[in-house]
Amino acid sequence: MSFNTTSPLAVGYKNAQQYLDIETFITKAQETYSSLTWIQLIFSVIAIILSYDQIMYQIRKGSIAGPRFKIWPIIGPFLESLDPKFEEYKAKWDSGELSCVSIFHKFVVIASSRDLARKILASPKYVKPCVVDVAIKILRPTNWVFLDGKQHTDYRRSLNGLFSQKALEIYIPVQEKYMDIYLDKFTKFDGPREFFPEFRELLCALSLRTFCGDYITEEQIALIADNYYRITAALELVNFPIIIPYTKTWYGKKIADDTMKIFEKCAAMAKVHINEEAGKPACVMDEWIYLMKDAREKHSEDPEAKLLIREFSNKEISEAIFTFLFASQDASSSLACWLFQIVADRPDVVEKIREEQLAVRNNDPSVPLSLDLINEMSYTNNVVKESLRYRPPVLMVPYVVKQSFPVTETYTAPKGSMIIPTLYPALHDPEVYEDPDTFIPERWENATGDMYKRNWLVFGTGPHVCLGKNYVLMLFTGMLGKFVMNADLIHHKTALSEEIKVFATIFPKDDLIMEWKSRNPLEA
Ligand code: HEM
Repeated sequence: MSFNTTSPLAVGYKNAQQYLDIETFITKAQETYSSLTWIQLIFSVIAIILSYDQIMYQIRKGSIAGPRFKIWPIIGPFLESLDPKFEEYKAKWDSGELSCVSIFHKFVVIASSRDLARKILASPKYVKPCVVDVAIKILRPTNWVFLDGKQHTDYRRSLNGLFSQKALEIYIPVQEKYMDIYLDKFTKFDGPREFFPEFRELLCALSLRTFCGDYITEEQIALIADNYYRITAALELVNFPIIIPYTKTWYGKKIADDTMKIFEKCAAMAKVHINEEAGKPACVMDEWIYLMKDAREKHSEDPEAKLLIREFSNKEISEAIFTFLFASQDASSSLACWLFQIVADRPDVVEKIREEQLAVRNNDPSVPLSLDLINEMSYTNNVVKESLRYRPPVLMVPYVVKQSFPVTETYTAPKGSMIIPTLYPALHDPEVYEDPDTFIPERWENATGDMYKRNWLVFGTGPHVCLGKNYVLMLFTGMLGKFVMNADLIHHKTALSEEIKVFATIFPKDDLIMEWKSRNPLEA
């Protein structure tokens, strides 16, 4: 709205000066009025947005635990989410079996009891895994991990054979070769050092050799191991919608693309080895191509037979293998850090592991690893299981609600909200695991149903349960036995050793300072 200064309001003033004064007054009034209107307008809009934000929060929150109001309007606890703290998570889980937070427009429901966590993970009708927006760009939208429902189940059926007991046995020789190389490297270090980066490199090398065998070169492994952290760093909760060159997300995507290109070439070489040279499978890629060939042959013998595996292109194989690396790298490095820290601090555990390792090898430490040998290492296996329970690498798994989800009789999670089943509380449930905050491998000797079944959520449950769960237990049991038998592990404790740092998974806050010394396994 504006005043018209030549309007009849100006008529009748006796002289020009008077006329000028009035004009100045009117201009000023006009400015004040129009600026007042804008300020009022802006304030009104802000008030409406803030009220809407608070009202929506109240409606979605319903009766579950959570801050009474959204304390930081709009952004919610966004700043805290940039630097997540284990103690803050724990306080949230303890606040109620269902609690909530709201960050920007995202409403997040957190389920902390065992039964609710299981219910959510096993409800594909209502939920599907939730990934941060940038993950779709980094892993590519065509990647199988983004499939849902039947398409996902069908795809997974083809992958299950890659982690069967029979397949796991095939991967052991290449894994043992690299365990020996790293054992030698670790025991030759000069004095103590941070083992967090060392374990990340070890796990990356072990995974890449298991997945790609000898098709991948040492230089390619070094390139991926050195740069993988850029992928984890790129996966922030909120990212800029487009990828700007030389930012974190740009580097993350570049490393992912370069890695997938390497995998594609490896898949082509594996196809030649299995299909044209009739070679034996020695790694995951070989096994995959072998299973495809086997299915083809069976199908040509009996066209009526139902195909369990279809043909996969090199690009599809490279994308899937990348998801294996992606899913395993952080979680396995986390397990390695806690497992070796805890064992190094417990001479009683070390003694029992060494005793068992010699016993299963009939006192001959040079006996190579095999699936049968690993299956005999029950105490060493219990140490790995207890480490996974005591310090579960994955604390929680974010899912998104596809349609309104009646989580309890009194609470329905709204469509579009994020729902996060937490795994840690079930694994520290005092009713199932006596003295849950103490590391007791012996508890697994007479494990009861719930310890294994209902509370054992380390690898999730339901249609998305971890594909690598048997692989992890086999690899770590064999590796822990070998390393403890052949080296003295010295942990240089600090005030932060027992504190938990959250970096995608969990790690000791001081990055684990250790020293390894070679030992004669036959020495008492
Ligand atoms: C200590 C190591 C590991 C831990 C604690 C772990 C834990 C998990 C958890 C909690 C999930 C989510 C399950 C759910 O939503 O119910 C998961 C999914 C998955 N994990 Fe693991 N994992 C580990 C290592 C591995 C390894 C070594 C591989 C591959 C060789 C792997 C492959 C996968 C895949 C592909 C998925 C997604 C499955 C799907 O969506 O169908 N993980 N893992």
